[in-house]
Amino acid sequence: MTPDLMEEGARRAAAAAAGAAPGKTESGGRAAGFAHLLTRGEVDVSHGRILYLEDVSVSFDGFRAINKLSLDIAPGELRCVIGPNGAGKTTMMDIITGKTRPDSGTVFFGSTIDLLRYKEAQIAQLGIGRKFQKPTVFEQLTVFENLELALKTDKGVRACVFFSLDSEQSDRLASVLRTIHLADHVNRLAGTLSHGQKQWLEIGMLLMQDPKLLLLDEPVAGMTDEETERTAELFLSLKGQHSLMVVEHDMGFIKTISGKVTVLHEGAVLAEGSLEQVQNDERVIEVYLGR
Ligand SMILES: Nc1ncnc2c1ncn2[C@@H]1O[C@H](COP(=O)(O)OP(=O)(O)OP(=O)(O)O)[C@@H](O)[C@H]1O
Repeated sequence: MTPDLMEEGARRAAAAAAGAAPGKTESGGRAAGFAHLLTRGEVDVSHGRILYLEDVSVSFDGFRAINKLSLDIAPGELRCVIGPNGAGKTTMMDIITGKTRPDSGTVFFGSTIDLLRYKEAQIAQLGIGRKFQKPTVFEQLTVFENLELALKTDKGVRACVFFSLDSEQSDRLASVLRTIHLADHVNRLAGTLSHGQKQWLEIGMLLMQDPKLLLLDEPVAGMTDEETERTAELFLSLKGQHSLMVVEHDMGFIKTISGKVTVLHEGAVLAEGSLEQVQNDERVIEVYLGR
C-alpha cells in the first residue's frame, strides 16, 4: 500500500472516530472501498502490518537521534530490537507512543491509524502498551488490586470509587494472573514481590487493557536466570495474541525467544533477521559487537 492510500485511510478513520458519516464523500456519494473503516478499538491489519514506520527522523539540538528509520511489525510477531548505547531504541519507542514527535516520516498503527495525529494518552487507549525498564507497580497494594487498578486508568474519579469488576473482567484478571505466574500471590503486597515478579505484575497490568502491541524496554534486566527463563516462556505465550517489540541487551534471552531481530545503529536499521544472521553480519560485528 502506498503512503497516499495510508494517508487517505487515516483521514477517513479519524473522520469516523470524530463521528462523521462513514464511507461518504464530500459530495454525498460513496467513497472508494480501498480502506475499510474501523470501529473504535479495531486495528486494520489486513495489509499484514500492525506497526509501520517509514523514513522517520528526529533531531535533538542538531543531533540526528533517529535518521530515516523504516521498519514494520507483523500482527502477532515477537520482534527483538538490539543496538549499542545511543542507537535510538528508546527514542524510537518514544515516537511510537507519542512521547516524542518526529521531525519527518510516517508512523502507522495498522493500515489506517496515523499515530502522529494522536497524543500519548490516546495512543495508549488505541491499544499500544509500553513497559519501561524499571517496574512501576503500586507497592502498597496487593497483586489483585494492582491488576484491578489497571482497568480504571481511563475512568473518572467517581467511576473509580464505584468500580467493580464485571464477569468478563474477572475472567480476564484470573487469566492474566495465570499468564504472569502470580496466581498463588493474589493477596500479596506488590512491595514484597521479587524484582522479576514485579516486572511480571507490570506486564499483567498492561495485559488487563488487552493491548494489541506491547513495547517492552529491557524486561529481563536485573532478573535471575530462572526469572529470565520464565519471562521468555511468558513472551512466547503472548506471541500470536499480541504483537511485541522487545528492546533487550541479553542475547541468551533473545536466543530463547528466537524472534526476528532488528539491529539499530545511529538511528536507523543496520540489519534484520534471525539472531544468528545478525550476529554473523560483518556490519553488526563491527559496530555493535565490537569484534
Ligand atoms: N531529549 C533528548 N535530548 C537530547 N538528546 C537526546 C534526547 N533523547 C535522546 N537523545 C540522544 O539521542 C541518542 C539516542 O538515544 P536513545 O536513548 O534513544 O538510545 P538507546 O538506543 O535507547 O540507548 P541505550 O541503550 O543507552 O538506552 C543518544 O545520543 C541520546 O543522547
